Amino acid sequence: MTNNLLKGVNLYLIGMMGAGKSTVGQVLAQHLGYGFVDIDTVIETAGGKTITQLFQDEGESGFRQLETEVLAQVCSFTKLAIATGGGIVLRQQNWSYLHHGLIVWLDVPVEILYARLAEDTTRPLLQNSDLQGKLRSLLEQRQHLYSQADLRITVSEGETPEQIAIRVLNEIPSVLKPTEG
Ligand SMILES: Nc1ncnc2c1ncn2[C@@H]1O[C@H](COP(=O)(O)OP(=O)(O)O)[C@@H](O)[C@H]1O
Ligand SMILES: O=C(O)C1=C[C@@H](OP(=O)(O)O)[C@@H](O)[C@H](O)C1
Repeated sequence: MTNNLLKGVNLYLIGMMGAGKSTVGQVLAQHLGYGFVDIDTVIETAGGKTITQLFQDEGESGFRQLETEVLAQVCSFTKLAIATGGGIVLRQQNWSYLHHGLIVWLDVPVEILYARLAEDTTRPLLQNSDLQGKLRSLLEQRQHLYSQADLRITVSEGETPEQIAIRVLNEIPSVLKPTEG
């Protein structure tokens, strides 16, 4: 039903690191018969380096440039669920690409993010002794940007990726833009 209404329009998942953009994005793609793209994975493949190495070698600004370039390319395709990186919202230019599709914010409380990311070593911005404080300050800086999404899904403790994906699918019809309906 929802995939008929969507007419191939891409779904862009935004939100903090650890929010489940990649995990839920894959479930959404399966339900919709869409392809799935993880922008971080494309950046790593294109750059031939891990995100951590890219941050080390090119700095955050070099990474952000690659992120914008990959987003611009991904936008030219349709029928995709796209997991973005948590910082995609920082560049104004990226919003013009994101708005080609429907933007879904997975809004996850810091306590849940912390539990998921406590052992993580793959996210350079989180290699900090005060992980919870870092997550809080990033969310504070970015919340007003995430809230520009078309759809906000507030995730509760214990909700499975499948349950979250179903909630996204159920809410999509209420936010489809008139030209897409
Ligand atoms: N609904 C969920 N419940 C429990 N664990 C989850 C859920 N969604 C994601 N995770 C776990 O949290 C971690 C981060 O998820 P991921 O999809 O990589 O987040 P993101 O792409 O937003 O950074 C992974 O270990 C993943 O298995
Ligand atoms: O929030 C951020 O600035 C970042 C999030 C990461 O992606 P995930 O949100 O998939 O972890 C990755 O792009 C990079 O480490 C920077």
